[in-house]
Amino acid sequence: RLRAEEEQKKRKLAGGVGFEVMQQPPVKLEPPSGTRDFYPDDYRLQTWLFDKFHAAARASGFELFDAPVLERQELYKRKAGEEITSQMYGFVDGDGEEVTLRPEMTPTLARMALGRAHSQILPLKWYSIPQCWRYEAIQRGRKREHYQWNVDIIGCRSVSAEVELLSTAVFFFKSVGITNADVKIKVNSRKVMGDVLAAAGVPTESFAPVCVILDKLDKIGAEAVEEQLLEVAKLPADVSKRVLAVLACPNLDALRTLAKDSGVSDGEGMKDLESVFELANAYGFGDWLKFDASLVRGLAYYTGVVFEAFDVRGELRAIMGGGRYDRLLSLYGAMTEVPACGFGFGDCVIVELLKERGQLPHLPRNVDVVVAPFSADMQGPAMTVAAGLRAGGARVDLMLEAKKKAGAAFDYANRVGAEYIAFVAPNEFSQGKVRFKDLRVEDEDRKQVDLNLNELDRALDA
Ligand SMILES: OCc1cccc(Br)n1
Repeated sequence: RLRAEEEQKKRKLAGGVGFEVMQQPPVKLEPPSGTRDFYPDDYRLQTWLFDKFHAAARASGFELFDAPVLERQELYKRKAGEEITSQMYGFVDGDGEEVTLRPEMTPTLARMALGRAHSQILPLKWYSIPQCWRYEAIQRGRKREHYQWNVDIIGCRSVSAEVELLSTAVFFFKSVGITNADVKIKVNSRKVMGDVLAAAGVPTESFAPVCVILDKLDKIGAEAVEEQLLEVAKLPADVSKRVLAVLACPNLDALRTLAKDSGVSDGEGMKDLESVFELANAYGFGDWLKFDASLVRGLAYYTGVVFEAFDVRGELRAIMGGGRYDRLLSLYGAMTEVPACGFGFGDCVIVELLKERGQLPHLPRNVDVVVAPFSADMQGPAMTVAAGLRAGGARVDLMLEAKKKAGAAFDYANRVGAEYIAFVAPNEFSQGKVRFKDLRVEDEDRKQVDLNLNELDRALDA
């Protein structure tokens, strides 16, 4: 009760009106479990982040696309034991369609590329910032939604596509003040492990489930992974050990040696990796990359290079992850294999990282001008002034009710972060004038400008 009274007093002081809410309101006021409201004060940060995503994608010539958050479940029916497909936020709709809130964007991108296959000129460089969903048991207390910046290139077989994606991610990191002292990007290729499995006679359909199991290594440890390789992926014991040995390689040379010992010629995987590091150096961000033979990523459809951005201090979950998925489009109906690669970049871990580094931007509420009618019968003229200022490009917050005291108008202007306040009073207005006060300076230095309305444009330019 005291807090409510305190809040009410603050609101009255600020010239605004609040309202009281029942102790037990008839509707729940918090958002559904695992989801977030973004109040205006929160959304200014989200807008700032998305603007950085847009700017980084635009700098590299990517085109923005979007699609419904609702998708058919068939798009995600992959039998590889992935968490993302086992946690679909799915339901059967009124038409009897099995649909779901999308758990990721890549399948939608593939569907859309195939939907216009005859008219698309490759390579496609598309990006989007979709909200993606998962249904997790509440006790996990984890989020059920996040916004994930997706950047993809469809139609380029060369690893220059992966390097372009990495360049776009590094561009973003630099744009928010993150350096390679804060974040590095692990790079690996699934091809080497794929070759080792093939050389050991493991059927290709085991490749994806094996990758999904290997991706759990950090979480469940080598023993449990080995057990799943044997029990779930049905790998022979010696092959399981060899696959884990691949993941334990400390560097590219060791991986090359092990590949040779496993009867795998110096295949594409090694060449891809060497090219990625060489091209990244040419691009100027080679010092952001780190080869990591244990990196697999958890999505079944990756077929080649995979990468993951992580915080160097190792305190946070992965910041971004991606890779090549050359077989997804043919899985959905392409007559030939269509090369593709992309990454997903969530909106949460990056904010945690920036917060931890004290690098979140200060984003106060602000407008250029508050227009304050001197009295109720000056509301119309105040609207005339607001329209004129807006036509001149100003962001104008028009007070919708005159305040009895000028002080309340100043309080309102301060609360909305106005740089100027324009009082619209009868006598000045009858002379075609409006009284502007510059709120960015202290009282004594305040220049009082009686502004002639027809000088408005010139003054705004000034
Ligand atoms: O990255 C896995 C994932 C998918 C959908 C929603 C959320 Br939160 N997390």
